[in-house]
Amino acid sequence: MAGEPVNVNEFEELARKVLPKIYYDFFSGGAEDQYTLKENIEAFRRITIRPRILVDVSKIDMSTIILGHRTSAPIIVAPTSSHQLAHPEGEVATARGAAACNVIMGVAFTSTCTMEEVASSCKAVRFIQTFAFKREITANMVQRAERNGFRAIILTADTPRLGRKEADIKNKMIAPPFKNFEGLISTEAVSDKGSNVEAYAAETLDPSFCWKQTKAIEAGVVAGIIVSNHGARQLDYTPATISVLEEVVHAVQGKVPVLFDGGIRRGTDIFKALALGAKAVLIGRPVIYGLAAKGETGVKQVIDMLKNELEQTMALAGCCTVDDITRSHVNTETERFLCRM
Ligand SMILES: Cc1cc2nc3c(=O)[nH]c(=O)nc-3n(C[C@H](O)[C@H](O)[C@H](O)COP(=O)(O)O)c2cc1C
Ligand SMILES: CCCCC(=O)C(=O)O
Repeated sequence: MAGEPVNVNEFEELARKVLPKIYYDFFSGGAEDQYTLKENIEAFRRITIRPRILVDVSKIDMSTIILGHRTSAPIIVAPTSSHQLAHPEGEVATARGAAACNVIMGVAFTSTCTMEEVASSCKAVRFIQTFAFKREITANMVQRAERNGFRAIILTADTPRLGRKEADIKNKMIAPPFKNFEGLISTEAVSDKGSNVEAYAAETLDPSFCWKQTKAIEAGVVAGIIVSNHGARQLDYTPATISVLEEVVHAVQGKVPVLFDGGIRRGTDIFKALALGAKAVLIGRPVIYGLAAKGETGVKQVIDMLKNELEQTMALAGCCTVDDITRSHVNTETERFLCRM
């Protein structure tokens, strides 16, 4: 690739060049056969856009309100772990990039900077992501989230144990110190066979956590739902997230906003997810690639690229606001050749 990257995929190329192979494999990889990893991307390609033309698109407004927070675009940085493996400034740089773009920053509890460091370094609206950890870890996380101004807790529900990423096993991937666990567990989790990221997970997760233990929905503590397959890193052969979004949106019946992630690489992808009912999308790997390539500046560039592409898509499709993007602006695979009377 010559010159500056012009799209998010070119940032992946840059990241691949600068990162040690073991870390690039960790960030880019998916579980087992990586069927779902490919599908998360491919399924977007099978959806087409039905533009409206001769619409006054002289002003495009991408802003939206997510859980009460106004943001510049329906984009959230997905919580992903281990940012210092991509760049020495880690999640602090990512959060600053998000703040510069006025989008929400999702922080993984398995971050390499602490929640406190991220909170004190930027003004981004921050959500903290947790797994079903053992109880003392969760209690500690909730207290620190309140103290440090995190505005929501994202509970990742698909991880009673960690998915098998075979590249990590082969590479004997070593997890970085996850500083949020300091004082809570031994941060030196080790395994002599394969990836020690799995050893870490096994030490901290509570695999017995299930519906019996939570009445969260009845109690009204679920403010939103994220349709996600964890970037295809957990159970392989689950469907592409974009192919199940609409089904979830129908089931939720507008009771809470439905957010979406998995495979967003273009503004057109964001447009398609919104048309199928998502309130906003989360972006995982592209942000990490931006961080790896250029630190905070790279994160900002990646988010700006996606925003610019969304703006362009909205203009060419005849949508001035995100609320103007409707179900009838896309054709899914099954609809492509149907005649709508
Ligand atoms: C390297 C990497 C680490 C991740 N770490 C976490 C994590 O710690 N917690 C979590 O809930 N999801 C994690 N995810 C999943 C992301 O939140 C998100 O669902 C996924 O990256 C979206 O797909 P995309 O990468 O195609 O945008 C991780 C994803 C990647 C790629
Ligand atoms: C113990 C770290 C978990 C990170 C994670 O969720 C992932 O790599 O997908």
